Amino acid sequence: MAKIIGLTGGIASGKSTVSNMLKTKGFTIVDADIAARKVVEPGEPAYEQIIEAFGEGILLQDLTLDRKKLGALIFADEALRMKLNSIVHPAVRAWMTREKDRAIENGKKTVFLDIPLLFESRLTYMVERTILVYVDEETQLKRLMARNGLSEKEAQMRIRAQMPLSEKKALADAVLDNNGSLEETKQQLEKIVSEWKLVP
Ligand SMILES: Nc1ncnc2c1ncn2[C@@H]1O[C@H](COP(=O)(O)OP(=O)(O)OP(=O)(O)O)[C@@H](O)[C@H]1O
Repeated sequence: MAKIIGLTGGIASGKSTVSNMLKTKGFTIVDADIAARKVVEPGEPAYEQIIEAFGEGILLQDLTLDRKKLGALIFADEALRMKLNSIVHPAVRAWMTREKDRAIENGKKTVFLDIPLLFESRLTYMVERTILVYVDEETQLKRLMARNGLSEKEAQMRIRAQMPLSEKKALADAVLDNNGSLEETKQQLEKIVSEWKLVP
């Protein structure tokens, strides 16, 4: 039986960093952010549904979705946000399940699902165990400001819009403390991989 592990964290907490470490070890990662882009590509059912709901004004000249416009629309309107989520979320779940099943058919023994909103979206039923990539707020703020070139205030707002990592800590099966060096993070990851007997 293949093992399905959820990988989550918060904005700039180090999910991609850990995900890359896992890939280097030969593990398969199914990424929710990639799924969210794929399912709204022209021709996909969710793409058609979004045009039906939001009109063709939501398209760019090349007929792809105008993500900026869509983002601004749903930011200002809760009902529209829920409408968009009701289209995109099921499609993302189906895409991830398909990719996971494909990996298992290809003989993979462990599949990681990288889902930023694993807890908020109540998707833990999709995985057997969860790993949280954790940083304290100070580190998170510093790294987010540096990576995205944001002011302290802007970075603070993005962090506060999410469930605090301290709350997620209580929900995760394993907490990977990413406040230290990359080497320290790698060592903790190796410990989890060996304790949980995870093989690619
Ligand atoms: N242990 C570390 N030491 C120093 N810098 C780190 C460490 N881990 C991650 N970073 C840096 O912090 C930033 C955030 O990391 P990363 O992009 O992996 O986070 P993420 O959780 O995938 O973010 P998001 O979900 O916002 O895309 C990046 O610039 C990354 O290079």
